[in-house]
Amino acid sequence: MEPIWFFIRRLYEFTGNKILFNVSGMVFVSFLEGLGIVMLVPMLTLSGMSGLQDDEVPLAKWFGFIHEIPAPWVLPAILGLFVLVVTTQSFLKRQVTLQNIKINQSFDLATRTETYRLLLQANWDFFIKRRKSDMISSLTSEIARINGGITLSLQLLATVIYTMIQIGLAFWLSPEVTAFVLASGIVLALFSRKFIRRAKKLGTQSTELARLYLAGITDQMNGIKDIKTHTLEYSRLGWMRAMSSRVLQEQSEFIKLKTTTQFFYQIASAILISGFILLSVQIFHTPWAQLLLIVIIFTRLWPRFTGFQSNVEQIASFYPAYKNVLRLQQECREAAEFAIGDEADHPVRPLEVKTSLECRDVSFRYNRQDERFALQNIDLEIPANRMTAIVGKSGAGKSTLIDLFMGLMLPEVGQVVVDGVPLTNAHLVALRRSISYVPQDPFLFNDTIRENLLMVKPGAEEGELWEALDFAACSEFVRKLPKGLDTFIGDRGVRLSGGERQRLVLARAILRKPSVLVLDEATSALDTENESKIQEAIERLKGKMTIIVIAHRLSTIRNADQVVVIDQGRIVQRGRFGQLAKDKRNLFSHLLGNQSDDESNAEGEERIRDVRG
Ligand SMILES: Nc1ncnc2c1ncn2[C@@H]1O[C@H](COP(=O)(O)OP(=O)(O)OP(=O)(O)O)[C@@H](O)[C@H]1O
Repeated sequence: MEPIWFFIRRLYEFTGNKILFNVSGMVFVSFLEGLGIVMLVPMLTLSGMSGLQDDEVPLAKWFGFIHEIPAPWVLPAILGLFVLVVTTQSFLKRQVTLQNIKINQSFDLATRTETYRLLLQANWDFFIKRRKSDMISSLTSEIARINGGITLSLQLLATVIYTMIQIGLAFWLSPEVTAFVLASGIVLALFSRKFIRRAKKLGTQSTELARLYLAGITDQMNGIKDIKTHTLEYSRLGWMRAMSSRVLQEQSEFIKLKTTTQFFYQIASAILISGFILLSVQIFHTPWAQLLLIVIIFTRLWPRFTGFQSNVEQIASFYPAYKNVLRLQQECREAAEFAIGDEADHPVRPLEVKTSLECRDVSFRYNRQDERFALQNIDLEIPANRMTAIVGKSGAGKSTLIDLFMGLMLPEVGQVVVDGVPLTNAHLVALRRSISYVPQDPFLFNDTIRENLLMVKPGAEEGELWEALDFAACSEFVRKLPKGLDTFIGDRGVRLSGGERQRLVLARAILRKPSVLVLDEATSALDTENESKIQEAIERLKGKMTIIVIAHRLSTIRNADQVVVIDQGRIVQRGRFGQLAKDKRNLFSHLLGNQSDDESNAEGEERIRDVRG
């Protein structure tokens, strides 16, 4: 139960004495609730209404003052006192409930932000090795379960304290009967351990199922276009039906378990109370006023046991959520690459690459167990303010290489060096702030064009936005949109064409005025006209920033200052485009040759001939 204790300790650290104060409040409220009912018996007895004598009634001497009250006022006074106790109790209960909600909400907020902060601090390797939907599940439903579990734990604590008080009171009134009730409670608690184990097991199964469901539905929503085009609707519906049936079955199992324990407890309670009355009347000859009081105590004490059992079962079923979130937090801590500091106090300035980015004898594997290296013995200098193109077959290691330059992953062997200084976690934020990266599959947020641009440079002026859009050949299509910059572009920019999305991401990259611009297949979705516009714009950037381009379409990199050819994780050629194209036997020429075969249109042929000179 360590993960549960961990979060309870966190709650105490987070709220301090506030939580103790509230638990005491909960205990006091329950005490008043019990008192309201328990005191009615002796008071009504003393008022002479029940026909019993004072000495037959427990607690009678506490209420001796009733004899001082004039007869016509006795009943109104007793009932008035009862109303006062209930009113105080209800008022306090409301205050405690409101305070509990406040504590819960702020703890929920703290747990969410803490978990998300840790997640954001984790390195890239952490993300590529995990299922994203599992992290989503932890950040959504599992944290909600933890919070539900915390509420239940606090209730449980208050119940335990209150039950102790009641047990003490009951002992004072009748040690035999209380001992009998307690012994029965302990026997039942031992018996019900098996129900708690079962609840924990069901909780683990349903958490795993919830994760599978989320993973499946996320995949399908991401691939909805494929589902439609391959007419996979029927099979996906089958998946949903099967999954939902499993979820429902789990729920029924849990409800079955709960009702079974309730069933046992109710039967046990009927048997116990009957046996107890029989014993009291026939063997102990207990006076009926005392019997009545004890029955009241019993009927109040017993539901505490059942409530306790049901709370413990519920908390046990939440256990996997505690475990998963705690594990996620621990793994994130282990994978932390930097700490998200308070920007206001420690602003991190982007680093300006002045001389070069280098890889010195770098080797890298995604998995240390793999024999194959994704990159091996890479020695490469990328001069500042020049354009370097990286080419190679699919899977050669191009993206891995730029991920290492961006500090997304650290080399297993060797160093990445920026302006002569080895890259460590200490400069990571500054380096990343200096880089704008345009990936193969550009990502846009479900917001307006303006917000998508401002995300990277909050406070940028209108003129700057249009300048960036002009650069990326976007202004024309943005102006034509009904709301211009304020047009919503949908989920991942779905309301734009692939080329428009790509150009917009490029505009966003440029808006930041980076020191290093990394383009990973960034113009692959563009038509020839827009591609050449962007080519020209990139040409104009030459000399102003360091540009690294990964290109499959080799005609786009003919003006690069250096071309690096990678094959199976190694650099096999390096030089200027024309120089590499001249040697007909090497890989670069082979790649060029393939493209001239692929590009069947005359323009493509023309371009290849052109670049080969
Ligand atoms: N997350 C990963 N886990 C394990 N192996 C990976 C991972 N990402 C890439 N690889 C492997 O590393 C090698 C290099 O991949 P990389 O993505 O760098 O190639 P690439 O040249 O960029 O390919 P492409 O042009 O198709 O994008 C490949 O063999 C690939 O299978």
